[in-house]
Amino acid sequence: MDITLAEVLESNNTKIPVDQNFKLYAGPGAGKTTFLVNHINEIVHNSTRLSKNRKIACITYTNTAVNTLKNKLAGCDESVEICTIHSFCYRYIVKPFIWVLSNCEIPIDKINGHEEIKLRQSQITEFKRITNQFQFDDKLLAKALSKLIWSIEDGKLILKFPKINDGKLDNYNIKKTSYLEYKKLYWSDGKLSHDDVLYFAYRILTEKTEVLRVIRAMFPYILIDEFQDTSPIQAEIIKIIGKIDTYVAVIGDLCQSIYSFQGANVSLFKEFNLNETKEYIISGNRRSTEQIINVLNKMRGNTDFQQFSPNGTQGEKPTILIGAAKDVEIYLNGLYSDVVYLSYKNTIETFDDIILKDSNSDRSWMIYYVAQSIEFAKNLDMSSAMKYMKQAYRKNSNFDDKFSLMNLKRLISKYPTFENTSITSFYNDFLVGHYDVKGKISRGAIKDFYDSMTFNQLVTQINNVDKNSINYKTIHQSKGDEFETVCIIFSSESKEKNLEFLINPDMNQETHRVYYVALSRAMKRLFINVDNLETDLENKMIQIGFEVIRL
Ligand SMILES: Nc1ncnc2c1ncn2[C@@H]1O[C@H](COP(=O)(O)OP(=O)(O)OP(=O)(O)O)[C@@H](O)[C@H]1O
Repeated sequence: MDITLAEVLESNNTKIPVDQNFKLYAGPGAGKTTFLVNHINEIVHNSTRLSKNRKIACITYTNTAVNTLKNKLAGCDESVEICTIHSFCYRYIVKPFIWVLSNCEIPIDKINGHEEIKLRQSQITEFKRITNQFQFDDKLLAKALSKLIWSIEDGKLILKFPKINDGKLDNYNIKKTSYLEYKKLYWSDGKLSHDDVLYFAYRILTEKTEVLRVIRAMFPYILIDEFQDTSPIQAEIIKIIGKIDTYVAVIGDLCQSIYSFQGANVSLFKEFNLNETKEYIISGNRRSTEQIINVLNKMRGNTDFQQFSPNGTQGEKPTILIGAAKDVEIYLNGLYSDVVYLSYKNTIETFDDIILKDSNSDRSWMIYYVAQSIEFAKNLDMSSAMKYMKQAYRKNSNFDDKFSLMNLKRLISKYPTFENTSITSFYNDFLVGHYDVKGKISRGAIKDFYDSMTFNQLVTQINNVDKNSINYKTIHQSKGDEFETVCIIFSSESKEKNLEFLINPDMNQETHRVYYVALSRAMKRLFINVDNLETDLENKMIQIGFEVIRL
């Protein structure tokens, strides 16, 4: 479809008809949340298609976004189901209907939710044995297999690696024929990954069209936010449902598609088209100052539309800070409270690296699951918190629900004491000595490693949890969020330190889109820290609208 034919909405408060399929292009800070809340209210008050059992499904990308919307829609929560695509598919398609599949590879009675899958050592050994692939290192193999995703090619469901090299270890490719064996290994325990939920949902909807009719009857409206990061299988599920009876709305921004490593494909948003899909644009940016929007527009170029500040909000010039990271931190923290530092990759090690480093994998898993449990409890998701606490102590056969709850209570009450201490202290002082956990971390490279990481830093490595109150985030973690003062930082080996994404922006490159997302998180002040910058680049930055300060 031709975007020049899209209708530009005057503001995010503009009302549009409720009974139609539509696609909304909305840039950063467009106020999609307000738009969604208004539109849902419009449907609730004007539609004749809702009833006690016929609701609006509002699908968002993260649990944080789900909670934000739930709070804002508190008055009409009986008419709306707000969830992520995975929980929507699990709750309404997989859990109630998986039994209809004639060939289902998973013991139905054992299924209990969906989670991030981590293979046990015995399962890795078993995988190598049954697939005859003894050449691989156990932990590297487990890490690689966890990247497998479900996709659809020529109408067929297939397992694949998002990047070809993801399945290559020491010059050997993991055998394609073994991909499904990996799934079957943990499926046999009744476990489902988030991605498997989509696989089973797609199968149910395509193999049993009766279910499709039920879902359409239950949800006459489906609204999906952040659709630029949808994957082929997600898009197919939505398209199948939206073919008739259900009105589908997809909302997104071509320039903020940043999840190709999870199988997202921006062209699915660009090309999404159901029956008579009406297109709209919101071009206002209510988050950032005009000075920041100018930089964003320079990057956006002629991708689709340019943004403007509806209130003409003025602020300081965005600034390039040239100097060592430590000096920049001292400088900024001296001027502003709550500066948020954003980087492409974690400036600290990822959890997978932790697992690879600690030869005592029971210990590293325990730390991981306990941290995850605590974070879920902090976000008041007690059922996930309990589930992960039990995972953490799965080697202790006496550790039941009661112990999970007691341990959670104990750790939450001590939270302020350990959130900023090292993992070593957290493990030695808060886990050892309780529920049969023995053996302090006392020496060696692993001690140095755990000494160098705080509990909060570890939490930033864990997917699925909200990362409030942490000042260092990856750009991916910051998606959908906003901060008064943002400083973008680069790791020492980053290829982007030459600021190519500003000098020659190309929104067809995902790296450039990731930096676009980073810049667009800033409300009032935007800084970029580089350790060095040649004079000609400095001049270019000034032309783009930056101030340059050498520290
Ligand atoms: N009509 C409005 N008037 C004033 N401020 C608004 C209005 N609508 C939204 N805002 C504010 O604009 C900011 C951006 O809104 P929101 O976070 O919903 O943007 P978004 O479209 O989700 O952006 P992104 O895609 O970058 O996450 C928020 O601070 C919000 O409170």
